[in-house]
Amino acid sequence: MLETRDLTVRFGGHVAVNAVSCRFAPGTLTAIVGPNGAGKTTYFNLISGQLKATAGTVALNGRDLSGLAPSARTRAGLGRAFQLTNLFPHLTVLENVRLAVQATQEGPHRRGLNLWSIWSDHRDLTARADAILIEVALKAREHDTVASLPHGDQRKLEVALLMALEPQVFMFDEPTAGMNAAEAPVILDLIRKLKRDRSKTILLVEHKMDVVRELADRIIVLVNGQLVADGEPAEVIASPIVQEAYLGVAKA
Ligand SMILES: Nc1ncnc2c1ncn2[C@@H]1O[C@H](COP(=O)(O)OP(=O)(O)OP(=O)(O)O)[C@@H](O)[C@H]1O
Repeated sequence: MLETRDLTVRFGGHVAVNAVSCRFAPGTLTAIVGPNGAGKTTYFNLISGQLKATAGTVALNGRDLSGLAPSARTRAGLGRAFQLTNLFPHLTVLENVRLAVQATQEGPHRRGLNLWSIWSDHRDLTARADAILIEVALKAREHDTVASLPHGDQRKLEVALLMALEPQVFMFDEPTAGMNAAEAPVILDLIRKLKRDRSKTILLVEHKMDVVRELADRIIVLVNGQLVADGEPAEVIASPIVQEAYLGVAKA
């Protein structure tokens, strides 16, 4: 369970995220919606540690992560998509995924010079990397260098690297932004697949209401940094606060 308690950040006099308390359970995809400037990305930054909170806490399975740097939060199980700086453009797709898989393994391949273990670990790593490449439909591209991939495939690879880290929480901030009509469905399909794993918690900041309607099990709404609605998608979308504040529908 991921939990934020009274999570708050102030920029000068402006409270961008204001005492947001919320719990996110495994097996649930929660969409975070709200008008421009409502604090959605800032809330993500506070959870992933890119930004330090003025007050409040972030905890995963009861462990307080508030004092940790982003990399330590990733190791603790918080995976944020499209924030990775570790794509190696001149290595192949397979090499990139293998390195990510390797980075998550504790121990065995670092056991010193045991040729049998090196060979068998190598086989395990390759098998795991293979499975991920099949999952994200990049197997046909495995020997291409990252630099030669079209933009949409690079985004897919970023999701693949995140999957290799096996986080408990997947955070997507407008995952299809800047994608063309052919690329966007591929990323959405990956998120759909992730949803099938009921042990994962998924958070999605998304402006496109058709995407939210289709993917979300729950919607929370931020307005002026405050959590103003939380519930079933149909109910939240129909609520006056969303109709007015988010969809810009005038009061009847
Ligand atoms: N580092 C910062 N310094 C000062 N103000 C900031 C900083 N980051 C965000 N803000 C302000 O905090 C508020 C929330 O911004 P944020 O980007 O989180 O909104 P958002 O809901 O993600 O918006 P959008 O939907 O447009 O992406 C805005 O008023 C923004 O200008």
